[in-house]
Amino acid sequence: MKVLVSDNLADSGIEKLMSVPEFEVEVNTSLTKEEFQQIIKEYDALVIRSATKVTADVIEAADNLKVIARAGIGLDNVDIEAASKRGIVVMNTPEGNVITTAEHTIAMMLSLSRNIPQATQSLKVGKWEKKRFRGKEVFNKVLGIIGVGRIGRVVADRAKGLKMHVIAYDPYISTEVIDKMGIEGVALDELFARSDYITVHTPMTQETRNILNAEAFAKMKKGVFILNCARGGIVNEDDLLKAIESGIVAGAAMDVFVVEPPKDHPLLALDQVIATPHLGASTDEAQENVATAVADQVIDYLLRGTIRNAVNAPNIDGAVLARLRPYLTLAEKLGSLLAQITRGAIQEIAIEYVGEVTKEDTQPLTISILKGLLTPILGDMVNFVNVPVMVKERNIKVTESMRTEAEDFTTLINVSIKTSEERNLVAGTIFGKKDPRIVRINDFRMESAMEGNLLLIYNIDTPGTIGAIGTCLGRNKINISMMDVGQVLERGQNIIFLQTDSVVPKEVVQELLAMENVNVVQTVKL
Ligand SMILES: NC(=O)c1ccc[n+]([C@@H]2O[C@H](COP(=O)([O-])OP(=O)(O)OC[C@H]3O[C@@H](n4cnc5c(N)ncnc54)[C@H](O)[C@@H]3O)[C@@H](O)[C@H]2O)c1
Ligand SMILES: O=C(O)[C@H](O)COP(=O)(O)O
Repeated sequence: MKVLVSDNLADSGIEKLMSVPEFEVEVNTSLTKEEFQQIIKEYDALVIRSATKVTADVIEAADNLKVIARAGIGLDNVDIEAASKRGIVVMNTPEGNVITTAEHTIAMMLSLSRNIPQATQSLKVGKWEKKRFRGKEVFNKVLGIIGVGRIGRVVADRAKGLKMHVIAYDPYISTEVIDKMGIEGVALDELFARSDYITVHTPMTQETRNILNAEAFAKMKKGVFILNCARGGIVNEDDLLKAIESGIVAGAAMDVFVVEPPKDHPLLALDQVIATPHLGASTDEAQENVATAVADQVIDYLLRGTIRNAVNAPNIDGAVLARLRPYLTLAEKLGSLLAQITRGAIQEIAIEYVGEVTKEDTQPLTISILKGLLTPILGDMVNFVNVPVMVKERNIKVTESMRTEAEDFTTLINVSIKTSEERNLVAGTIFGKKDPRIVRINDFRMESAMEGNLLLIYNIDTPGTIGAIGTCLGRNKINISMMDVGQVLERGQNIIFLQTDSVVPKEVVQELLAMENVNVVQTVKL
């Protein structure tokens, strides 16, 4: 398998990747866009940081790519939707640089308060400007944090150590969780009004782009300090410039920019602005952490199928995967069976997990059901990663429910479907430790294996019909390897569930259909 490392990755990560005999590792951090697009088709894995732009064009050309792995957090340089559509797992290493980035934020805050970069510069050109660089204490000041996820909460913790009063705005974190951090959760406008320092630690989203803009600056205390060690554009750069020039903002510390590197940005010409070239994650410790983590994740995925920290697929670890395997197989087969016996455009899928299976993480099982369902329709292009996108694109409503109390079987998965033409329900279980069985198709009960070429014949329950079906198949040289009969007694209906050694051709299906008492014949391949 070929692995391309296209950004600077710490040696420990590269060595780890190179130590895998199955891997051929190429490190090339100076590829042009054209070169990148040309060579990417050869690779199974791509390891990046923030410099490589993995656009839709690149992904389109990446015929063999299975995983894009980011040594670090931000994935705004990757077109995740395009990757998902091609079934490429996109993963990051969300923990490795959290402390480092939080420390950088604190370093920036103190540097800003005490004019350290400007004073250093002045001293180096032979000046001694004590009066010019008088600063401010952070002690007892209010720090407003926007976004208290992994980094924001470490910043909060360190700021409390500096005896600052920390307030935070994060609409996606409950008040109880914010309370537990020992900080005060507030509304955004209140944060603007009360803070002496405001720092942003959110991802870049539609909602957070320009969250600090002219309107926001107008609500702030005069003399506030602004910090951005998250993503360029969360703070509107032009509006920040005006807010500094008008005196609302006393100073700003910027680690990230809308365009990196920023070209002649007027902000950088201001004395009140200090800046670093996207150094938030750049410490020996963080780079070791993310490089070894990314190498481990790529190895685990390519060699063992274990998915960790993927943003477009559920996390499954090797041991859990092994335990879930029989359920995953059952789930996929149930989806596939349902797709093959149902006509019309799929509108709704309802999945019910009953008994033992509810102790497991059922999200991968739901994805397996959906994959099984869409594969007969869309073919091999459907996989574990892109199936949620495909389901969404087709506007299929998926609902899940659980019942812990088992009935006839210790585990049962019920899947029902509603299409433009009909409704169907199938249910399956596991026999022994790993044998998937179909136990119900609509009102018919059975206990049949789910494998190979299956023939489902719905007939009126009359003596001789089963014999006649056997004779017809025998005459056409089709061997029956398994047979099960499900009955709805009160309606005198049967379902004959046959497993055959070979595919039953259309002409034979027609022959069976022409038989008296046979109503429906369906062929299924599982
Ligand atoms: N400068 C660097 O080198 C560097 C290094 C690492 C991470 N980062 C960036 O730092 C940012 C934070 O990373 P993280 O790991 O803490 O992310 P995280 O996902 O752990 O936390 C982000 C938090 O932002 C909150 N949030 C989302 N939308 C919000 C909104 N509209 N208003 C308020 N809060 C909102 C979320 O609820 C979450 O708690 C990301 O943008 C990441 O890319 C930068
Ligand atoms: O998102 C991140 O992890 C940081 O922005 C670090 O980016 P880098 O790996 O390019 O330093």
